[in-house]
Amino acid sequence: MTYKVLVSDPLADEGIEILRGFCEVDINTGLSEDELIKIIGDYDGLLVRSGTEVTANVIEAAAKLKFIGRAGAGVDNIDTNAATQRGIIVANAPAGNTLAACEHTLAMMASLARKIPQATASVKRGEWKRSAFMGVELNEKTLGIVGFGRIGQELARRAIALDMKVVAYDPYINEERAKELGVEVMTLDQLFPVADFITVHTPLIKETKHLINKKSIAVMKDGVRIINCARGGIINESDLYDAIVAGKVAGAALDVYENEPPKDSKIITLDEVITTPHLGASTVEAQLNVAVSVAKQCIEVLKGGSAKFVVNAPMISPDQQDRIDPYVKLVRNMGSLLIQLVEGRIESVEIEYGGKAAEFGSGSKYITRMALKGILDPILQTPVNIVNAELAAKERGIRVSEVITDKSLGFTNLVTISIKTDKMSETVSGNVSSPEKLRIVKIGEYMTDMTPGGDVVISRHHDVPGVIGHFATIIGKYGVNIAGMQVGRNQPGEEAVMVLNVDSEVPQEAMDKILKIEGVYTAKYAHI
Ligand SMILES: NC(=O)c1ccc[n+]([C@@H]2O[C@H](COP(=O)([O-])OP(=O)(O)OC[C@H]3O[C@@H](n4cnc5c(N)ncnc54)[C@H](O)[C@@H]3O)[C@@H](O)[C@H]2O)c1
Ligand SMILES: O=C(O)[C@H](O)COP(=O)(O)O
Repeated sequence: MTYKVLVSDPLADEGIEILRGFCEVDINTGLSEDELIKIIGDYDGLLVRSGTEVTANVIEAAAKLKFIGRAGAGVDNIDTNAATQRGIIVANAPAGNTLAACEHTLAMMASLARKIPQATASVKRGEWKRSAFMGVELNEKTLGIVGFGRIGQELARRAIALDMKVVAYDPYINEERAKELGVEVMTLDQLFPVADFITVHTPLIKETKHLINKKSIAVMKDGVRIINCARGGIINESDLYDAIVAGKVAGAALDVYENEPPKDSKIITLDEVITTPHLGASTVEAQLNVAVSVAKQCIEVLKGGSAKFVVNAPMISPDQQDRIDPYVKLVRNMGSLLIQLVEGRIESVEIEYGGKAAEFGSGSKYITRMALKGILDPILQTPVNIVNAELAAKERGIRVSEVITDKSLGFTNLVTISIKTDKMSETVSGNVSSPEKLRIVKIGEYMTDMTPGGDVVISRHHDVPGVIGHFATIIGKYGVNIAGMQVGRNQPGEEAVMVLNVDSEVPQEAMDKILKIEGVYTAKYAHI
């Protein structure tokens, strides 16, 4: 099968070459939403930067789309919720442009301090106004970094090397890391009044929208300088404009804007404001990094695998991936078996991790989603995957819970999936004794040793002579060969569970006859 990928923003050649080694690639940049909607239905993958708005309408029209790759960090131009709903993997290249954005911020800070862009323009106009461009030094000034992630931290190291004092605010800050770097951690209320330069490095989210506004500017130092190389919208441009005009803020350096391009924005008209057209990531090195990263991730996903930096699914490391792969296979099959055993509307799914399986940490979220895939795939129209599994369950009112326990019935690890419907409950437990040896070890109350795959009949019956013989006779009459049989019971003469591995599908007519055998309470054929 030949896959088709659309590249709708400028991407470095190295990434395109990698893609072309695997699939057809069309490069079509500068498309409007309507133009994109018209063509997106043909594509399996879409690679963008910040120039393409991947809206819910685009995603709705993208019938074949499996992957959206962002050659960069911010995914605010992609409707990730709409993508999640459709099971489309969205991935970015978060670290590929960190240094580029950090160095751009430094360049903007120095230019702002020394009015380099204004002075350049003046000289080019034929002027020689040395006193008009008096600057300030960075040395011993306090830099306030809001958002101490990848870029914020790289910037801190460099600013400290310039003998600046660095203070930072981030609600999720790694205090240890900040201390190592020599950065003082502060609240926003503490940071605003002490910083000579304030630079923002957060994503644009509800909590950071207009984080710098009239109120916050009011408590800042007089003559503060403000830099935004993160996202337009973190700063309220109109409030910043007023504060510069009023002389409260000495100047601002902006790489990003509330609207891009900022055609009608009055802020860019001010002499005190220096600007670049969203160039933070625009270095040869960064563009190569991000293009290669998303191209490789796209290929992995189209091959049926996962991507390294998925933004709409739980992240797991490559090491963890190897460890959890056998469990993923086991729980998918257990889920598939369970959904064939139960009747009624599913109310809840509980997944219990016991013994060594309790040590997966964040990996359990991944396994849980794959169990949900096993359960939901057979009953839903839209394919369920690592991205939309939890949402698909939630949309159907299914409560999903994870339980971590040290109990494992004597197995080194044990994963138990329990489904409750409005009619019944059923539970299946499985164990991985080696990556190749996956077993279902318990069904309901009964121990078993079943390979989770193939065709199987599972019954609950009264443990009296004749029932199993009768059962086997019916199956034989329909030409179905029995490959293996196990019976589990707690007490002789009471209820027993039988797992019958068969070599082919058992016709419904045979199952109806089996259900009429005296002493058979339930009998289900399942293909896993
Ligand atoms: N101008 C450009 O071309 C360019 C290039 C690269 C990245 N960026 C943007 O820069 C920003 C930072 O990128 P990064 O790679 O450092 O991201 P990151 O995820 O490594 O760091 C973001 C940090 O913001 C913090 N944060 C979240 N909510 C916050 C809040 N309410 N207040 C303060 N901090 C908060 C997070 O805890 C995190 O540490 C992003 O918006 C990204 O899109 C812009
Ligand atoms: O979030 C990012 O990675 C930057 O904003 C870069 O955007 P760009 O890839 O459009 O230059």
